Amino acid sequence: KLRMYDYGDFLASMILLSLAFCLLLCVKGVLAPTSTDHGRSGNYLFDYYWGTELYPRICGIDIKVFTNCRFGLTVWALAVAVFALKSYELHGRVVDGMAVTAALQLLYLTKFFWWEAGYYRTIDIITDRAGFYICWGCLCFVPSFYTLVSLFMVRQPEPVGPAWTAALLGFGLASLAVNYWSDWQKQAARAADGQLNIWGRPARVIRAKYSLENGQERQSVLLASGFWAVSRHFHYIPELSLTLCWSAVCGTGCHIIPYMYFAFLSVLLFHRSFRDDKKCRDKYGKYWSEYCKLVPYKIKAAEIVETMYGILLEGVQHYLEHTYGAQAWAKIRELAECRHPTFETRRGYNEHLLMQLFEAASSLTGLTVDQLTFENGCFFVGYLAKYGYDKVLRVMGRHLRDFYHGIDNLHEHLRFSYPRIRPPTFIVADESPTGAERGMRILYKTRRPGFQHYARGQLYTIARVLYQLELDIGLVDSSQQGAYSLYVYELRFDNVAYSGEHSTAYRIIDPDSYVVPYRDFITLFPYYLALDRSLTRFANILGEAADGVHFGINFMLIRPFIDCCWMSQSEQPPIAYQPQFLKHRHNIFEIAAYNRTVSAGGKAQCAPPDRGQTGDKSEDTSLSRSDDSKLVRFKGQMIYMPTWDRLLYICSPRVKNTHEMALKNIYLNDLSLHDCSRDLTLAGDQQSEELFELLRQQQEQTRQMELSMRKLDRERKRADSLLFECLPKSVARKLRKGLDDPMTTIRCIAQPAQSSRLRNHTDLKVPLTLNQHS
Ligand SMILES: NC(=O)C1=CN([C@@H]2O[C@H](COP(=O)(O)OP(=O)(O)OC[C@H]3O[C@@H](n4cnc5c(N)ncnc54)[C@H](OP(=O)(O)O)[C@@H]3O)[C@@H](O)[C@H]2O)C=CC1
Ligand SMILES: CC(C)=CCC[C@@H](C)[C@H]1CC[C@H]2C3=CC=C4C[C@@H](O)CC[C@]4(C)[C@H]3CC[C@]12C
Repeated sequence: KLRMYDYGDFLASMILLSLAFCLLLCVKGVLAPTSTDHGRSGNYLFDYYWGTELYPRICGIDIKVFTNCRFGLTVWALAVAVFALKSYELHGRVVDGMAVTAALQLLYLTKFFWWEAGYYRTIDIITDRAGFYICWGCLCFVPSFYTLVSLFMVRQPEPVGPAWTAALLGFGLASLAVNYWSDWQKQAARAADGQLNIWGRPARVIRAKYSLENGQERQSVLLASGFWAVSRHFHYIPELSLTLCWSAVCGTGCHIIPYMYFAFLSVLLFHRSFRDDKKCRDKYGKYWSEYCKLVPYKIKAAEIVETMYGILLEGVQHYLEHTYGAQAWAKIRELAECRHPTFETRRGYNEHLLMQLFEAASSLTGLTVDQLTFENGCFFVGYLAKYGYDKVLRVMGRHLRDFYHGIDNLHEHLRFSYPRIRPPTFIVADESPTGAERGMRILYKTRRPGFQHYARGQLYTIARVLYQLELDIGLVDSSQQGAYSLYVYELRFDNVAYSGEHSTAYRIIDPDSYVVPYRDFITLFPYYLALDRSLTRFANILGEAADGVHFGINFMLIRPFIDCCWMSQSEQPPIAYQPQFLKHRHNIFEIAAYNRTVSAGGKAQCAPPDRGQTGDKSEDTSLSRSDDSKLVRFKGQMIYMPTWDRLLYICSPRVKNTHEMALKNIYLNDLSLHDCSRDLTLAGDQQSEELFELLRQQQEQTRQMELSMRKLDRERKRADSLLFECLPKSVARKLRKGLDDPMTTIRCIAQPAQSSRLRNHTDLKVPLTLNQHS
């Protein structure tokens, strides 16, 4: 007889021993701690529950490794095996349900031991002290509660049937594999320091810095690809589905016991996702926020397919069709599993589709993806003429350098036609007019990796077509910075238009002759901001310092994608790829104000409110940073004022229409008369109304068309079945495919012997007429 099945004695002894053991650990942590991480909270009960030491060792044995991994999980595995044997002892066989639950649990535990090193980095080991929660939990709770399903199954002689067995085993194994796979992806990313491919693409990682208690700086890789891009704790889903599979073998006969572990685990994992997030936020700070922006979901698997406008895909289609022919395009579409026969210019498509098409084209043409994307980049510049964009391109700048400086602004203008555009940033650095080094370097910063040669092709073609310059352009560097891919191009050309950084960039004003009265200034520019070198103080243009906090506290820089810092030549490496405010005076700056008060109250200025003066802190807190609908966005220019040694940001609020103005407490007379923001806002209103109406009409037409298509489809099916009912199958098939001459078919069916059923059928015309349609 299997004595261990009679668990009671064992558990009772374990409970008492563990309670005493936890007390011992509690005292040891205070009197004879092993590591520096120990201490008391001042509350005896809490100390007992939570523990007083993080990594206690007794006689050289690591207590948490022993309780969590060795004892708890070994007893769990043992219990599962013993219960299966007991079931055999009782019923003379192991029923399928018992076999499935035992197999899944034992495989799960084997997986754990295989992956054990990964467990040492989890909160159980790194954060939780060795107290009642962890130690009693692993010594008693795991052996008893985690094994309930198997215990319950011992007395179940009824098999679940082959279908359920196969389904639960199959789904359980798949869940186990996915759970392991996601744990593995994280471990592999760390082992390879982020230099690996995940799901066939270079892994997206964040290099998160953190400080140790002794102040030393360290870095970890946070993976944002594969399962770790779906959600931050996606692996909990397969963990739960596996548990459900090994519990569901007990059926649904109103039993609660077998599902108790599943319910407990759901709560535990949900809570754990918050605990782990907090741990990581405390550890990595802004890097964790960056990761959360990339992967916004905690557990829920959300479809986070990034989209791109159809115009880019249209460009690819036309390029491939134009270069390789319509048949090749059809083949490429098939290889890339692209279900769209054509693309709508302004519709959003899965952004991976573009690279899939290039990969397919590469396999068909033998050219590399880099070559193809370069060629397509070249082609696309000409293709834009179809939409009239060539006209804009032609007036972008007198010289090539002006064009390159203005690319970001061009993208900004496109926002009117493509409001959801996510353009990259192009930063011009290291310009020189003459000598061997003539030309410039351009930093291309994008959220879409893989487009480096596409952009290179565009830069090249712009020079050739618009400025008749033969450009020597090479990709000299690439790296990953958080969510962004960074590429550096070296462009060699006669950059005659460049005549030194200072001459065009800084307009030196004689302060005595050009003093503008403050009131006039704010009438002209009601929204402005003056920033000093540290960006931590704001001042109005009279120079009355308003002590503020860092720019980043009240404002969020939306465009360009640069760090919030003032450029200081001496501090920068020779090639200043670190983009800063001063370097970007050529770009449109877009910022969002977190605090609603900055725009409230008529002629508000963009400088942050003086907290001391307003005394209204509730305003601050009432608006969470993520409450985008209330964030006030500004768009404008950064001008360096050498006489004040300040950067002056002159801007206007960016509002789409009057509805948004009302929402954000902005009035038309707040906007300057000389800039075009009023007109655009009002135009936005009209346009949106018109567009809305057009869109509504189009939707209605699409709906009607879909209905008709469905009706047609039904009619076709009916006709087909009639056809096959009336005629011999071989004839019907021919007619259906339209292979035969209808006269031959008529002759054929007119022979009375061919179809006796046909003789009874009077409506001969139907199939013949329908054949024309099909
Ligand atoms: N059956 C059960 O009772 C339970 C089972 N589990 C299972 O145990 C396994 C471990 O889960 P869990 O303990 O929650 O720990 P995780 O595997 O989720 O690891 C969390 C830690 O991984 C690091 N990390 C977080 N995000 C990333 C990222 N994107 N890239 C790289 N590293 C990251 C952080 O640690 P760092 O400080 O190193 O950056 C974080 O604290 C899972 O398979 C889970 O399903 C978990 C809980 C209960
Ligand atoms: C109510 C009470 C006392 C709770 C017990 C808490 C602990 C016993 C559990 C908390 C987290 C659990 C585990 C985390 C991760 C694991 C990896 C997995 O692959 C195997 C199981 C386990 C080690 C699991 C074990 C129990 C906990 C430590």
